[in-house]
Amino acid sequence: MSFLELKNIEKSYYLGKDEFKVLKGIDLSFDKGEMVSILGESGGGKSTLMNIIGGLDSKYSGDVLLNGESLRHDTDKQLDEYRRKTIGFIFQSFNLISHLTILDNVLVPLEMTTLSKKEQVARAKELLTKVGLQDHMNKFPNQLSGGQKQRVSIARALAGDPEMLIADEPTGALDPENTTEILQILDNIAKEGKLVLTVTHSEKVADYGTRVVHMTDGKIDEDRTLRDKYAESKEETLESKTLSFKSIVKMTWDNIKYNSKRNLLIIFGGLIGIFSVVFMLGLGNGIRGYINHEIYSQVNPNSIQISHKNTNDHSSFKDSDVSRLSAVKGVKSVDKAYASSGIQIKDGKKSAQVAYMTSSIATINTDNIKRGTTPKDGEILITKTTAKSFNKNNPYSLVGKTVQVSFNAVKDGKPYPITTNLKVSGIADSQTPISIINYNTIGKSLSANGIKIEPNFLNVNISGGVSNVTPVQNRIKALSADGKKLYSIQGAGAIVSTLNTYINLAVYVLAAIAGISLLVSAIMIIVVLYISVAERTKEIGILRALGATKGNIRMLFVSQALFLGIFSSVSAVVLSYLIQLGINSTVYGMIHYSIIQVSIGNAAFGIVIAVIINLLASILPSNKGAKLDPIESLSAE
Ligand SMILES: Nc1ncnc2c1ncn2[C@@H]1O[C@H](COP(=O)(O)OP(=O)(O)OP(=O)(O)O)[C@@H](O)[C@H]1O
Repeated sequence: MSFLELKNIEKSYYLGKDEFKVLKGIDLSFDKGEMVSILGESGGGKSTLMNIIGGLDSKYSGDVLLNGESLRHDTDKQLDEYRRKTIGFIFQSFNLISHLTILDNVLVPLEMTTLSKKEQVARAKELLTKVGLQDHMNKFPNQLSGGQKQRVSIARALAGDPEMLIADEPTGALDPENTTEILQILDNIAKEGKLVLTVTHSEKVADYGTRVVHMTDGKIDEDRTLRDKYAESKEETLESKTLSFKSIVKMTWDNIKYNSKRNLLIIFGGLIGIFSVVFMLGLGNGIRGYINHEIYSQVNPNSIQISHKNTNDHSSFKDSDVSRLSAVKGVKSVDKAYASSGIQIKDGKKSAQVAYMTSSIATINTDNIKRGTTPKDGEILITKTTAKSFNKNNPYSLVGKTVQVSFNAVKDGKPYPITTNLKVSGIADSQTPISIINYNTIGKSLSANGIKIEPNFLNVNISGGVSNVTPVQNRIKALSADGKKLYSIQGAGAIVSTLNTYINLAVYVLAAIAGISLLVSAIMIIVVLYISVAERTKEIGILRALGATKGNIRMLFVSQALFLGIFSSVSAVVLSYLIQLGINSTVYGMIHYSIIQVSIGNAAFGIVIAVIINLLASILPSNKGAKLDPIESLSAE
């Protein structure tokens, strides 16, 4: 049984409906240790036959048998493995990968073996030394002469330790001296017991082989043995595997470095989009935080006031209301409270009007009490503005003084004026025209006038942080009796949560507008990857000839998109933090607040979204690359 047998191989190309027969029944068999020269006129079908033998073309009729096993029914993946393990290609135009060094070019097929990295490098160096290139390993292909390039391609063809070498016009681009040297190397390879098939136009080159096969018009018209074949090699060849993700990433990285200027521009384009989104979100956090901080420094957000839903209902609150509200989840306590409007405070001849007086001490943020304390029995807390009405230059001197306080109550359904003397317990720096006394004090002032105090609103204290305010408010708003909602709510928390909703809305709209630039960068990535596929078409053909799978090629472009996405988003995040640092340190002097607050979540969002967009953008171009026909790719200019 021969090592390789061709049985009645026929191949036609079709131009529209016209059949163009190139191979018209080829029967040949080859053994290891032979150096066979395939001679023939131009257009005679030599390369077509080599592509079939090399497993690059499976659209033919007849059969190719390797050690008696047919390649006919092999799947794409089996043919990839066949090329990796069995075939080494040497091309007339060398077909080296231009952005890889000589050493890295030879390493490509070695990365498709099970050798360790160290063994791969050692073997690549050994092969390059064998072809006389030990001093040129770190050069790029364009830094070598034609003869040197062909030696690299021989070293590469031998790297995966194939059983058969297919050399299509290996000396076509070389001078006579180099031609002889290359033919000697090929003869040595045959001597090592491998099968060497050399396609040539030159009788002189053909005479170098152990056998000459002549093709005319798609048929074999001569098969001549020139000398004895060499003994075939019985050695085990290297185990093969597909390219690892790590090897593909390394190739991508080399390619990105090779085209560094273009890739930097693309990264910069992506960076602008991601930066805009991340920065907008950070600015939103800052503005929302700043507004909340400003409001909460005035009032306590966890204290909310409950009034009747029906604004015409002036009835007082009952104990049943207190227990109903106390039962709501998240409510810490419910205080009966009393409020009155149109207050007059008098100190001797001077007087001040205060819009509103309330017993809900909890509403005041104690940090804002600049002098004194919260009001105890018989005391009142007033604002700095009110105190200034009595002593413009030294408003705090009012603390501890007794003032006359008048307000309106209701007795027998009619307004009833109440006047009482109260001690100023403290002065608060509040923007709201309010004064605060405790519920007991109001109760006593009313009972002194024969009126029993009844709460005209309730103060609900919410447990936990500010984030609990909205859910508790919603539960309270939902309380109903006889199908009617019972309560409405006032309090800073209500305003702040509405405000936050508007701020969030504005931030998301702005971030979405900034996100349009992400769309532009996605289109940019698609275009760049398509250009990359076009530019690397030949490389794709070479990799496929060396045994890379369609999946490997797809991954080559997906990993390029991944790299660009990671670089642009990480640099966008770094830039956001740098600009945040700059702006915050400038603005802090004015507002004592960090107005830009890019969170870890915002940064992670930026990176994840960039990676997702780039991966999506890579789908079409990477598929195009993977589906390219290896033979057409190899002939790409
Ligand atoms: N993809 C294709 N579509 C149509 N015709 C093709 C295709 N590839 C090759 N041919 C034709 O098939 C014939 C054989 O081509 P092939 O390249 O195998 O010849 P060759 O013997 O290697 O020629 P040369 O020595 O000039 O390289 C030629 O006439 C060529 O035009």
